[in-house]
Amino acid sequence: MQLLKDRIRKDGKIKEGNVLKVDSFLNHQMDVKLFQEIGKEFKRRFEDEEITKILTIEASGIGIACVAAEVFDVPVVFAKKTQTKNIAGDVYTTKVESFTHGRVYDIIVSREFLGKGDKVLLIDDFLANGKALEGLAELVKKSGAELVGAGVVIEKGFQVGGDIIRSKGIHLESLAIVESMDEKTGEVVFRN
Ligand SMILES: O=P(O)(O)OC[C@H]1O[C@H](OP(=O)(O)OP(=O)(O)O)[C@H](O)[C@@H]1O
Ligand SMILES: O=c1[nH]c(=O)c2nc[nH]c2[nH]1
Repeated sequence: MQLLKDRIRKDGKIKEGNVLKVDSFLNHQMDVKLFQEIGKEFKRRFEDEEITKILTIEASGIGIACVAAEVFDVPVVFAKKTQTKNIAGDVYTTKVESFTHGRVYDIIVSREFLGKGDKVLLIDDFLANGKALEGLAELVKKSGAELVGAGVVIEKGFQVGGDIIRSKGIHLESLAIVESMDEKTGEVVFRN
């Protein structure tokens, strides 16, 4: 998606530890007009699929998933990283190691909002080591719903997540795949 690649080149900052900082438009301050274009692009890429629900994970996936959900005209559910009293008990749960927090979370989704008959599209802002998408796919499996595919805004292609998700046979669409990035020069190279 050229608009997105141009924006990453213009406003992205490369930090140590394989971190691409895009918090001026994607995952802290959010450019909702860009999100709308991203939502339409996901819709175009999953045009032939029947989707009844979008599933994401807090925190950074939520904004983008909400805008995409409006384009798909389906509800969005997010997996929570912290236990809360009001949904304790009837939940699907699995473990996810957070890329930026450096710790493992027991993520949870209420059984009320995911189950047999749902056709689920996973949406997230980043794909790095694949832990978040693997965790979400596991929740879908536990729920008996059907996993239709996964859409991510930025895949860091030099990390293992993309290969892991594709090797599981999951239909993965990444709107920008970063092949390499250089902390010293600030250069970002995209796949294709
Ligand atoms: O492919 P992975 O290695 O799982 O990396 C991708 C995940 O990392 C980030 O979440 P993180 O928990 O780091 O931060 P957040 O709370 O801001 O979403 C991002 O939002 C993705 O969910
Ligand atoms: O802002 C972010 N930049 C990244 O490089 C990244 N990888 C996973 N999650 C991420 N979030």
